[in-house]
Amino acid sequence: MATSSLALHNVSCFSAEHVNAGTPRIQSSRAAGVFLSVKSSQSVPLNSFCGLKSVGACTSTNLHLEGDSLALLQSPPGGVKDLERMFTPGQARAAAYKVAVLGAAGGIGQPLSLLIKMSPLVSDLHLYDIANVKGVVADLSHCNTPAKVAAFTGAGELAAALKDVDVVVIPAGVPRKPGMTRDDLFNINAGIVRTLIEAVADNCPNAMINIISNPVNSTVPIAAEVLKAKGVYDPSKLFGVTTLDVVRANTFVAEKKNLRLIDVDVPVIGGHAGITILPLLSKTRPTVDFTPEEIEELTVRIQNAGTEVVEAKAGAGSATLSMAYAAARFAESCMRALDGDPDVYECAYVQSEVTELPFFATRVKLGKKGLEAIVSGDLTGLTDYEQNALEALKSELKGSIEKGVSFASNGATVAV
Ligand SMILES: NC(=O)C1=CN([C@@H]2O[C@H](COP(=O)(O)OP(=O)(O)OC[C@H]3O[C@@H](n4cnc5c(N)ncnc54)[C@H](O)[C@@H]3O)[C@@H](O)[C@H]2O)C=CC1
Ligand SMILES: O=C([O-])CC(=O)C(=O)O
Repeated sequence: MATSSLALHNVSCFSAEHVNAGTPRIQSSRAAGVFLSVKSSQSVPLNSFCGLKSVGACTSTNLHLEGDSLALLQSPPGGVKDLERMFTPGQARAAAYKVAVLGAAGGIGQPLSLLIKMSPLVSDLHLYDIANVKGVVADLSHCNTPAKVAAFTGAGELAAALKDVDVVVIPAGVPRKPGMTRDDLFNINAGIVRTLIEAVADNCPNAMINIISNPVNSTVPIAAEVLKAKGVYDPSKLFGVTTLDVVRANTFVAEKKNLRLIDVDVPVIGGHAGITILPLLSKTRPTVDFTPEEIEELTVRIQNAGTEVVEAKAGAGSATLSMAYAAARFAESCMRALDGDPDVYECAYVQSEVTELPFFATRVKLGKKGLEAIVSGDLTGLTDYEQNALEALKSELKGSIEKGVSFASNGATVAV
């Protein structure tokens, strides 16, 4: 062991990626979790790498980063140098934030909870589901990472699960089967989200809310209406999680153009279903030239990537592992923003005025109070292809938003 490479000791670090996006220069958020290869031949003190360590446990001189080992992440433009800078002493954060996962025993909920448990920013992790959550907690609680995990089962324990939580992540609800659209999930998931958001409003009205449950294009407007009715709506705290679209766009573009995965950043705007998912390939960083055929092929693949997984799983559900990865990244970005990191940017589906639609996904800047700014510049200078696609998505997205708003206004309730 003393002479071998200590690959995959994890050092969870979630930091900013610098992205030149015209003027002003902006930065987009990096992904969740850094997996470092550490060569013991470089005199790494072994006790620095026993289990999860916050960033302060490492120094720039005792790390050797191997590019391939960072494949889970996007990288800062300075590559290894910037990564080393991130691991300098003094940047350690105390575990401070309470996170609740609602739907924690599900296909997304379980791996998502594991990834959140790995974050050094989390002090308490509350896992809520209508069933089977005790086993998940018993299992997860054996991991020697700082976050304390607790189980909450059924409606009677929902309030306790949410009390004073800082970030609520909601993957509760049914997933698609082949042949279904996300909108086909509306009848079941709309009621689930409404009931859960009512409890959020009552117990942690200041929390940052990350909604994963589909159809996101409708469940986020539902959540907004519920929060309004409770008198606690803060648009800067409500997010539809579209991070998976960005993760996929980055992956597919890197593969197609033979780029290092960790270098690629593609903003994805609009919503989270079919043609409402609009990758802005012209704004890919680093700058890349695409043929019209490549643009068409990549755009369609990114839009249909969820269906690709649904069909491959052949009735066993939809994307879970990649979604857990994407949601952990977004949740971590929320916590970094709460923690005062001034450079946290993510794409998310939020209340917005960048188009005539009341909700729209764009890059947003996250800060201590939630959404601090919308990066509206992404909508300027679009190619004709992107502009046409933007106009084409609006009527579908408008319909999904109105469907959510009208559901939330009609007053019916669903038991949890
Ligand atoms: N936003 C996105 O990019 C993505 C969204 N999704 C959506 O995430 C949702 C969950 O997907 P999976 O985890 O694969 O489904 P799953 O069926 O494996 O897990 C859902 C979990 O929610 C729980 N649940 C159901 N009703 C609940 C309630 N009232 N309160 C608390 N928990 C409840 C279930 O017991 C189950 O454990 C689906 O709606 C799916 O379409 C999936 C992938 C990507
Ligand atoms: O496709 C689905 O049903 C799940 C989802 O939202 C995705 O994978 O993007």
